[in-house]
Amino acid sequence: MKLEKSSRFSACPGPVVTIVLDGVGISPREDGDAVKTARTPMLDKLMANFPMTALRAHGTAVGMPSDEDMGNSEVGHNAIGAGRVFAQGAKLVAESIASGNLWQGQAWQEVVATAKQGGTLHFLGLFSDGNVHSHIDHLRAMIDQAKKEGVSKVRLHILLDGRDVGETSALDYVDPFEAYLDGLRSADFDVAIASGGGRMTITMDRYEAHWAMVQRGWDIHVRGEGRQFASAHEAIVTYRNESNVIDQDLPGFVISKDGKPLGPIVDGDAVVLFNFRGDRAIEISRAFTEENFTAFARGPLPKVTYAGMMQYDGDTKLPPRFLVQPPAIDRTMGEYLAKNGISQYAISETQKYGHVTYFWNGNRSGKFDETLETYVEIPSDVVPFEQRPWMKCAEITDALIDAVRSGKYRYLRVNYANGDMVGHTGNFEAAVTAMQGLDLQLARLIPVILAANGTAIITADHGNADEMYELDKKGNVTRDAEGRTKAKTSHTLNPVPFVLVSGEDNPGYKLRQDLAAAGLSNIAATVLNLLGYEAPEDYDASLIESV
Ligand SMILES: O=C(O)[C@H](O)COP(=O)(O)O
Ligand SMILES: [Mn+2]
Ligand SMILES: [Mn+2]
Repeated sequence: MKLEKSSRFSACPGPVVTIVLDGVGISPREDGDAVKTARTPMLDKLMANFPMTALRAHGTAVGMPSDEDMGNSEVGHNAIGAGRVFAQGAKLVAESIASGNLWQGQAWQEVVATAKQGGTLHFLGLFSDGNVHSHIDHLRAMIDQAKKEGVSKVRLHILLDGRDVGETSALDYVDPFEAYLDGLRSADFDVAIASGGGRMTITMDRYEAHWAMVQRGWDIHVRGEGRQFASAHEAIVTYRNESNVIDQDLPGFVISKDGKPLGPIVDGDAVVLFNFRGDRAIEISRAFTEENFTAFARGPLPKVTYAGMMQYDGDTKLPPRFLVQPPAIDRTMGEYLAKNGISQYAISETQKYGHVTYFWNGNRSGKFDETLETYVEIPSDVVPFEQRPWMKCAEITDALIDAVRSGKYRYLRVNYANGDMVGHTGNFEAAVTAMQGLDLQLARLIPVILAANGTAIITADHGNADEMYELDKKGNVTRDAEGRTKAKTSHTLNPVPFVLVSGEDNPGYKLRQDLAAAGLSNIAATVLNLLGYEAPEDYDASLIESV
C-alpha cells in the first residue's frame, strides 16, 4: 500500500483539512433553502473567491440503486473516504433478494430453521421506503419467503420513519401493509405487527448518543412492556391526537389482545433486523448478541437466532450472523495515509462521530494506526436540535483549531452536523440559525488553516437544509390554499459544494474542467494530490490538475 510521491503536485506546506458540512447541498431554488436564506458572509466569500465546483452526492454517484435515491451520510462518507463508488446496502440487498441468493445463505436458513422448530420469526426495522437504512420491499419479500418455506408465526416490530420520508407518512405505509398482511394470514400462517414507535424515540440511537432510546425499544419489542393498543393504526392516530409530534418522534407502542402483548421476543425465537445500514443498527444488535452487556438493564437475554440484514461493523464483526454480505470497501484513503506514515486527525460531535471515523474508513470502527491517528468526539446535546441549532460547532472548532495549530497532523477532517441534524427537524428558522452558527465557526477556522499554510476543502455528504419544504413533481414548493408549506425533513437530491481554499497565490494546480459528472468519490484522490502523492490507480479521478 505504498503511495507514490507525485511529480506533478508539490505537497501543501501546511495541513490539508477536509470540512464536511453535513446536509448542506446546493439547491436550484431560493424558496425553502435555509442555506441561501441564512446570512453566511464567510461561506459566501469563500465560494466567490476560491475555486469551486458542485459534486454529485446522490443516486448512482454514491452506489445507490438509482438516481431517484437521495444521498445519505453512510454512502456519502464511504465515497469520500474510499475514493471509489461501491454498490451499497440498498442495492446489494435488492439484488440478493431478486437473485434468490439471500434465501440460499446460511443465515437465512438458520433463521427459518429456528422458526420451524416452533419459534416465532420477528422482523424489526425502519418501516418505510426511504432506502437509507432499510426498504419496506425487503421486508415484504422476506415475509413472503418465510410463508413459502413453511414458517407459521411472524411478528413485526416497526420503527416509524418521518425522517427519510414525509414527516407524517406513517399511515401511508402501515395501512396498505395491514391489508397485505390480511391477505397473507391463513390457518397455518399467523402474522401481525407486534410493536413499534418513532425511530427517534426508540431503538435507533447511534454512536451511543442516547442508550435510553434503545432501552425503551428493548422493553417494547422484547419484553412487550409499553402502552397497549389494538393496532399500529390506532396507536399512531391516538398519539397524533394527544401530541403534535411528527412520525420520527412518536412514542413507542405495544400491540395487545385482551391485555396480552402479541409478540414479545422469547427463548427459541428468531429475530431479523432488516435495516442494512449500520450506525443505528449497532446498539440494538449489541443488546441482542452480547453476553456481558452493561449499557442498560436488559433483564434476561432471550436465547434467539439473531441476524442482521448485513454485518454492520467490519472490525468487531457485529452481528456475527447476517443475511447479505456488506460492500467490500477496502484501501480507503485513511488506510493509505496510515500505512504511509501520515498523521491524521478526525473530529465531530457524537451524532456524526462515526461518520468521520467508521463510515469514512469503510464501516470499520477501529483505527488503522493507534499512534498516527487521533479521533476526537465532542459529546452531543441530548435535546431536540431545533432547540440548539448551533449544536457543538463551536466546541468542535475550538478543538480543531488547537489541532491545526499544534502542527502534529498532516491531514485533518471534520464533520459539522448542523445542516443535517437541524434539517431533519423540518424547522426552517432553526435550520437558518444552524447555518449562521456554522458560518461563524468557518470564519474562525479558515484563517487558522491559512495561517498554518494549509489547504481547506469545504464540502458536504448530501443535501438537507437546502430544501426545507416539500416539493411537487415539477420541483416547485407545495403550498396549500392558505399558502402554507409542508415541512420536508429528509435529504435532497441536490449536489454539494466543493470549495478549495488555499492561501497561496499560485498553488500549482487548478480545478479540472473536463470531469463531466464529478462526485464525492473524486475527493480522496484530490486530497492525496494536495498532500503531494499520486492517488492509487483505481481511485476515481482527482478534481485538480497541475499548472
Ligand atoms: O439516520 C438518520 O438520521 C437519517 O436517516 C439519515 O441521516 P444521515 O444519513 O445524514 O445520517
Ligand atoms: Mn449526512
Ligand atoms: Mn441526515
